[in-house]
Order: sequence, then structure tokens, then C-alpha cells
Amino acid sequence: MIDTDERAGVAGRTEGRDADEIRCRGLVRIFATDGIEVQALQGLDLGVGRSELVAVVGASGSGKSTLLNILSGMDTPTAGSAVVAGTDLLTMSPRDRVRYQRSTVGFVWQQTSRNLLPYLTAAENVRLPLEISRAGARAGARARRDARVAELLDLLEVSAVAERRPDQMSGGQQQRVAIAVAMAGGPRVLLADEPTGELDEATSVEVLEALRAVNEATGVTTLLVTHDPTVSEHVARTVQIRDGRTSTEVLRRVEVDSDGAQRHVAEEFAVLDRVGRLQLPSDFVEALDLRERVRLALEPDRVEVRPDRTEER
Ligand SMILES: Nc1ncnc2c1ncn2[C@@H]1O[C@H](COP(=O)(O)OP(=O)(O)OP(=O)(O)O)[C@@H](O)[C@H]1O
Repeated sequence: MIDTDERAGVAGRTEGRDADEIRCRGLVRIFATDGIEVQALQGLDLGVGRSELVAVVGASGSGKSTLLNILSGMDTPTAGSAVVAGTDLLTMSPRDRVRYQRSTVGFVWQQTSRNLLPYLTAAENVRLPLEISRAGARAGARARRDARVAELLDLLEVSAVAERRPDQMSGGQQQRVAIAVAMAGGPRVLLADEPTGELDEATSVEVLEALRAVNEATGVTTLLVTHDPTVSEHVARTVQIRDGRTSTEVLRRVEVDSDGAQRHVAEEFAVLDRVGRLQLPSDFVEALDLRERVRLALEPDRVEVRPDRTEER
């Protein structure tokens, strides 16, 4: 839970630093169908550091899938910039795109059918990308590939179902095998789209913990998108998208008090973009009945936002 209701603006971090493994700046994606334009992303800024694990949350239609489709190289933004593991996603050639999708990023999707081949066992599903990738060819010896498959299944704690096909596994086991498949090629970035969308609460926690374990063990930069706001209880950084832009961030850390007891502290921040825009949380807007115009005042240590009551006078 959020300990405090005070939401401080953080400048710069979400905007992305040059060293970030995922860096989106002013990302815009406009869809035009039947003469109607939808702005799915409206100048989104996001930076994810190397080896960081970040959850992006947002309501339906907020732009999560659009963002992930761009980061996975399946869609191209209308404007802005997106650089992932040194690859500029706006300028990459078709050949770069194939290489990017095969070796730079790994994906886990919500639907098992998109992650795993139904007629292969867990071990065969994990072995497949190794056999078709260059890394696998270099690794050469079959024994080394087998060792890699065993290592990944062990890391994801699914060794016991190695010889089972997807329909003989639970939903949580299927998603953990899917993470092993995504990690097989040794990607620098792991992208997960609603990886817990079809799972019950307990199994969702199990899959989130598996993603965290993989992130910690391998240092793969991990970004997952979900509509489930409770994900912030399991990851150190949660970024909220509202109307195609990042609006708030929840940062979670462990504090140890003088008696050695551990306490989880979560703080929510408003995101300030490069040109000074921030979105006020809707509950703040409603509480003070803020509409159209507000009054701003610069105090020595803060900026005040007050309702404009001019018309009431
Ligand atoms: N191919 C498309 N053509 C037209 N509009 C689209 C297309 N893809 C997405 N949109 C629109 O863009 C907006 C953002 O969609 P997106 O799928 O990214 O949201 P989301 O946050 O992933 O939602 P959900 O959780 O429901 O999947 C929505 O208004 C959606 O209708």
C-alpha cells in the first residue's frame, strides 16, 4: 500500500537517460480508421535502466499494448524516439528488425498459445529457439543445448514438467515455461504483455515472482505491462500510463529499522515531463473540484495548485 498521500513530482527519470536500456521520448502513435483518429500514445516518456524490472500499469485503452508492440518491433510510432539496447526502433532496417526480435528482446504474451507450441513438450519448446538461433548454432554441441534447457527449466522451477505438453501443465507452469522460452536466446530485454492476465491471484503472484527471480539471476532488463494495479506490491518500480502518457510512478523499497525489522515502503510520485507537464491524479482533481483553469503559486519549497474561484466572486 502507499504509505503517504503526498505525491511529489519527479523530473527526468521517466524521460529516459542516454544510458537507459529502454528509452522512449515523446512517443506518439496515432491510429486512423474510417476517418477517425485515435491518439493511443500522446508523447510518452519512459526510461528503464539496465537490469531494472519495471511494471507499466494502466486501464483498458490507456496505450499499454501499443507501447509494447512498438518496443517489440512489431509496430512503428508516428513520432518520437524509442531506443532499446542500443537499437533505434524508428530507423532499423528489416534485417535489423529480424535480428532485434530474435536475439535482443524476448517476449511473453498473455495467451499460452502465442508463447508455446501445443504439440511440443516444455523442454522441446525451450530448445526450439536455441536450435534456430545463431547462439544455438555457435553453442554447437547438443549436450550444451540440453544443459542450457535444463538450466532454464530449473531457474523457472518447472523441471518437473519438462516432458509435458502445455495442455498437461497448469496455467502458472505454462507461463513459467514461456519465460524460459523467452530467455533461451539470452535477450538483453524481456517484454511481457499481461503475463498474468489469464491466471488467478495466487498463480499471478507466482508468475510475477518468477519474472523477478529471472531478472535478479540474469540481470535481463524487464518490462511488463498489466491492467492489474496490485503489481506494484511485487516490483520495485511501477509506472502508470493514463491517456497515452506516463502519469505517476510508485517506487517500492525495503527499509530496515534499528531493531533489524524489515518494512516495505511504497511512495507514489507524479511524473514531470521534459517541458514541465504533469497529470494531476483524478482523486485530487475531484477533491478540490478543479476545472479548466487552476491558480499556480510558487512557494520557496513547493508549487501550489488552487481552484480558480474568480467566477464565483
Ligand atoms: N490498430 C488499431 N487501430 C485503431 N485504434 C487502435 C488500434 N490499436 C489500438 N487502438 C486504440 O488505441 C488506444 C490504446 O489501445 P491499447 O490497446 O494500446 O490499450 P491498452 O491499454 O493495451 O488496453 P487493453 O488493456 O484493453 O489491452 C485505444 O483507444 C484503442 O482503441
